[in-house]
Amino acid sequence: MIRPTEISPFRLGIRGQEAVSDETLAALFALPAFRIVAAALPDPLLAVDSDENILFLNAAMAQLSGIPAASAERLPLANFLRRAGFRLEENPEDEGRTDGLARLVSTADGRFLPVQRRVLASGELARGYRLYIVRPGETPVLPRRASRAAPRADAPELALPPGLKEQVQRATRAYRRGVRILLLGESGVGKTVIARHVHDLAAGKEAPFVHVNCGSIPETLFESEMFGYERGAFTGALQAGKRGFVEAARGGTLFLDEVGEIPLSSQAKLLKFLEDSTIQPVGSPVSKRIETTVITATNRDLREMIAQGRFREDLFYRIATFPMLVPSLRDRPDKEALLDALLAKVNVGRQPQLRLAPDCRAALLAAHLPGNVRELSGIIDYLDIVADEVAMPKHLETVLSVAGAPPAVPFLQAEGTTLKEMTAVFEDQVLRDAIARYGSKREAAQHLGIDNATLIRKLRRLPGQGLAG
Ligand SMILES: Nc1ncnc2c1ncn2[C@@H]1O[C@H](COP(=O)(O)OP(=O)(O)OP(=O)(O)O)[C@@H](O)[C@H]1O
Repeated sequence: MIRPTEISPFRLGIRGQEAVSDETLAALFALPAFRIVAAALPDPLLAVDSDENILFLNAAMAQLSGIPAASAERLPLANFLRRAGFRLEENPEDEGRTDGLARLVSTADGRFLPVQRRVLASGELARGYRLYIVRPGETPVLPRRASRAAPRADAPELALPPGLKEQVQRATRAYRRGVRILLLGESGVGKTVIARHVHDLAAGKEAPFVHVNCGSIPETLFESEMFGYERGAFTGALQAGKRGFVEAARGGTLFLDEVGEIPLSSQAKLLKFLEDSTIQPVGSPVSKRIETTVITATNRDLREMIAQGRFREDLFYRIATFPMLVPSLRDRPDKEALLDALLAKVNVGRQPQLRLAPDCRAALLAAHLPGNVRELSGIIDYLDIVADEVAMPKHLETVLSVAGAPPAVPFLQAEGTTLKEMTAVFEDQVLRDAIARYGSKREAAQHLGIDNATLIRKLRRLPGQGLAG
């Protein structure tokens, strides 16, 4: 089998050249032959240019990140990583290496994947072209560090309204005592971000944070995905068996997102784990004890679901020791501070810094955004791409759905926008509109005639609005 390293662009004719221009590299990645081979590689692969803009990503990387190739190309690497929920981290197993080649990418669901970073042009590492190749099959066991990593200097603080800030502090104390937190609020308000924040503060960034989207696990796979299985447990099972999400979260956080979507039969299995902290992988005769802190989140009214017999009351009391409501964007008094925080995020390493013209800022603050902070964040990402230094109202025309107005077909006048991009943005708007109208993703999926997992996958692929969002 061809290994990715064997088809590095060095082999495609650049080897030996002292300096490779942006144009040469771009031409290389545009070569049909290169694209065909790289696209078919089983290992996720991503190439960036000297300005850390994405030149190319293959299908495996698109699948791993949930971001389609057409949307990702030309995106700044930092944006791509953020949208995919990836972080590039130094590999502690390779401490002491000075060439900076060994890195890890940690994914939103808490996996750590080794990355080979190849410098495609000679010259300083920081200015070279790089090819990132992820090898999911070779997941290393990460040593836990004694001391907590210092917060990254370039990571802006999480923007929270005053009341919520105190709630988060209390939740952090609750977490440290092993109390289970239930985050309530509409889709896109920041429940996941808050769960991760509490985890970082209470458990430390190095501890595993396993994000499980309960709505996307088919009922028949719930047990094996959650608790794992032994080798040969069922037809189609991996030879070596598989660790479940619970075990992957050992020593850290198991974040059960969309907990209201868990079918009743699976709720009973989850309840058992929450009661005795033990799991029994499918096909295994023995049970294991797993210490992990569970945080849950939902945009459903669980009490109403209990009254309707769709959610177990005993499970509710097991997960809701510390319930916390995250307000929707329209109810937040700190919209301006939030906007600035989102702007600060895209401005990390950006030259020139992106600013908002006063009327653009006013339009954003007044906008009706049913997708909440996720939608606002997607718009800022879009402005990051289309505006050089000052974002003007004209930049918003195609992405903002004005309060009360039906969703407009976007991008009709946008130059240089492909049909695929327009379709993706339109689809995104339809999905968000349906979620806002029907109150939950499951209901929205039913009305749209797609299954819940497809809707969630599409939303993850398009975390915000806009060209690449
Ligand atoms: N306080 C915040 N500061 C900066 N960015 C935020 C904040 N809250 C949310 N975001 C951004 O909004 C997006 C959506 O947030 P998040 O995924 O946490 O929402 P959620 O409530 O968990 O949504 P869902 O219910 O659909 O899973 C994220 O991409 C995140 O970057």
